[in-house]
Amino acid sequence: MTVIALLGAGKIGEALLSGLLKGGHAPGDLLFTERYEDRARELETRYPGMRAVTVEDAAKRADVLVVAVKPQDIEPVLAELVPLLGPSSLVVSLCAGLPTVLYERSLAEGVPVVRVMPNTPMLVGEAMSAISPGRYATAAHVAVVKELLSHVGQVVEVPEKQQDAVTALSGSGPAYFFYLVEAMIDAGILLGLPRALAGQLIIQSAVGAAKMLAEGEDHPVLLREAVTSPAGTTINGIRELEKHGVRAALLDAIEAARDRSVELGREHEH
Ligand SMILES: NC(=O)C1=CN([C@@H]2O[C@H](COP(=O)(O)OP(=O)(O)OC[C@H]3O[C@@H](n4cnc5c(N)ncnc54)[C@H](O)[C@@H]3O)[C@@H](O)[C@H]2O)C=CC1
Ligand SMILES: O=C(O)[C@@H]1CCC=N1
Repeated sequence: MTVIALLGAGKIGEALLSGLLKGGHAPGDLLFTERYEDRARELETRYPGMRAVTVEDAAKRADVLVVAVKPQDIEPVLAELVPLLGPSSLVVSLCAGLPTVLYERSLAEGVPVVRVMPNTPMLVGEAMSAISPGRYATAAHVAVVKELLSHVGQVVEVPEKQQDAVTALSGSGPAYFFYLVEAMIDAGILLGLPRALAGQLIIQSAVGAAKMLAEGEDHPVLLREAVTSPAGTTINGIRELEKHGVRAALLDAIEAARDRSVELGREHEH
């Protein structure tokens, strides 16, 4: 089985490890490094068999090294990796904004790097991951990464220049859905419903709507129109959404997230 070492086991790292375990990956073939001792122990307890290791061990034993630290923390990780990696290694970066060329400039000549933008629904095997090979990554490297990620959700390959947009759409996207759900549950409270009931009503509506979309029932516009009866209730709500510029707010929000991804990449240009 492919041995995977995660460098930085925070939120997205844990989502990947947990998703791979659920997908049948042996815990002994999942290694991780972690800056904080407490966090390392927490994960070892939560996922018996999985072990925190040193970066040297990770580089020696793993077929794939997955970098999952914050983009701001990348420099020390690269410095540690420089003496440990060569062209037979495979580096996968999950870091928002960081281009493959950043790794290629720092690491030894020929180290293959694949940039990936996943999202947290990986925890439940429903990730959307977009992958882009760097200069030294071959079709075989891409195939390894695709296979790995296919155990935790869907995978698409995109040109690297689209990764900042992808980050804003599917990387951050779950947060925007959670935000909408949170606001809609609050609306239930405003209307006097108990929180648990409001939560059940909205979450199941979200699951049902997502399933209709995922199963390709129809275009989202037609699905919305089917809910919107003439002189009915829904159109009154839609008028308010339009009045408050919700569509424009979403366009601006996603554009701002894209811009931040570009900026994170630029912060590491020397
Ligand atoms: N959270 C999300 O939904 C997504 C995050 N990402 C990317 O994943 C990366 C991690 O994000 P999160 O998991 O949200 O952040 P996080 O802060 O939860 O996790 C980062 C982890 O790396 C550890 N760390 C930092 N430096 C280290 C080092 N030198 N050696 C070992 N461990 C180290 C930290 O202690 C922390 O546990 C970021 O680059 C982010 O852009 C990508 C897609 C989605
Ligand atoms: O907010 C962030 O920077 C990360 C990248 C995409 C989702 N979470």
